[in-house]
Amino acid sequence: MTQSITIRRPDDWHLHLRDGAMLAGIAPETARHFARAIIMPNLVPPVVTGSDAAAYRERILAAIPEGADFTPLMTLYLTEDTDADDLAAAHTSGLIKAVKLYPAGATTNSHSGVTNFDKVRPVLEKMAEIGCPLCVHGEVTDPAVDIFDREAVFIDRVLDPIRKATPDLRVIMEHITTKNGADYVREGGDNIGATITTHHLIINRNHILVGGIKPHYYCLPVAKREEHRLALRQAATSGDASFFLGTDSAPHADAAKESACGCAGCFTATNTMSLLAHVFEEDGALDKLEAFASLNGPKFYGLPANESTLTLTKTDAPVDFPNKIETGAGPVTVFDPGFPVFWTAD
Ligand SMILES: NC(=O)N[C@@H](CC(=O)O)C(=O)O
Ligand SMILES: [Zn+2]
Ligand SMILES: [Zn+2]
Repeated sequence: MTQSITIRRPDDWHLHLRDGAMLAGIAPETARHFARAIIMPNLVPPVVTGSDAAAYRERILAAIPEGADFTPLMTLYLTEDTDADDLAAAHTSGLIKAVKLYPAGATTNSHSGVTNFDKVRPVLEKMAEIGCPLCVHGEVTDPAVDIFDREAVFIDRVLDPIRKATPDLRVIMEHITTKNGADYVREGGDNIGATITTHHLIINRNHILVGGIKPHYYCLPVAKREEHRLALRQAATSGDASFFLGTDSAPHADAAKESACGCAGCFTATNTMSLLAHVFEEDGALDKLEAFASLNGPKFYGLPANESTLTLTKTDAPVDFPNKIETGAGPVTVFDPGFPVFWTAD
């Protein structure tokens, strides 16, 4: 008997679509399965104003294949110079759904981010007042802090103080990678949620470093010890409404990954839904996949779940995903889970 499961169409609550030839090459990979995605604003230069977001949205819509039902949900990149009134106008009009906080220097294209968190306090207060959520890249950049501890330290030094000072601010801790992050969000009440990526459910730090360095598994926050991966699996498959899918699919051309100073980011848009079916089946939690991928995110953002559906079907033979997506900006390697996957998505 063929095993299949039909869920409401999923959304991706953390996605990098880039721009130009890369955008054109990879946008169809997301639009195939996902109805909506929160579009990260870390372009060069970043998406800082409402008018930047409106223009970027048009470029995205132009890159979506004809007939695809996909809506980009735009965000602004928070800087120390962000204009609270421009932000509020962009949120009130419905143009943006969230604002993204990058600690300066924490990740790809984050140099325009925030160094002094006190400087953005008035903007955060405005966001709390108008109900605009803050998406957070949760890592400190203090060189004295070990890279594997940067998420846990961020919670204590930055995130918790911000939330105590502005308790009405709704916060999404993006791409959590630790048990500390999962526990903090689970116990944090209704105003905090977290996205979890597909790859952090699959790899731990050994996958990056054992048997030769694997640049395509390098992303930020970097994958941690196995106990943390297991804590993320538990959170994602629990059905807890605080946790939802944000793939953080982050394409870089292979030449930029396979380099002496390789870029951070895993590209999973192509096979994410099949991989999630595998992961949730392995944990005996296929009945929780819809909550994680299609229900909890819209609920947190105050949006309706999608009416259309996606069907995941178990196959007899492993699915043959492309190794690379060819784009005008060069080939992009698709995330390899390291095991055969027997699920298709349509
Ligand atoms: N996750 C990553 O490793 N990279 C992202 C940036 C980010 O989400 O931190 C990117 O834009 O490439
Ligand atoms: Zn990030
Ligand atoms: Zn990201």
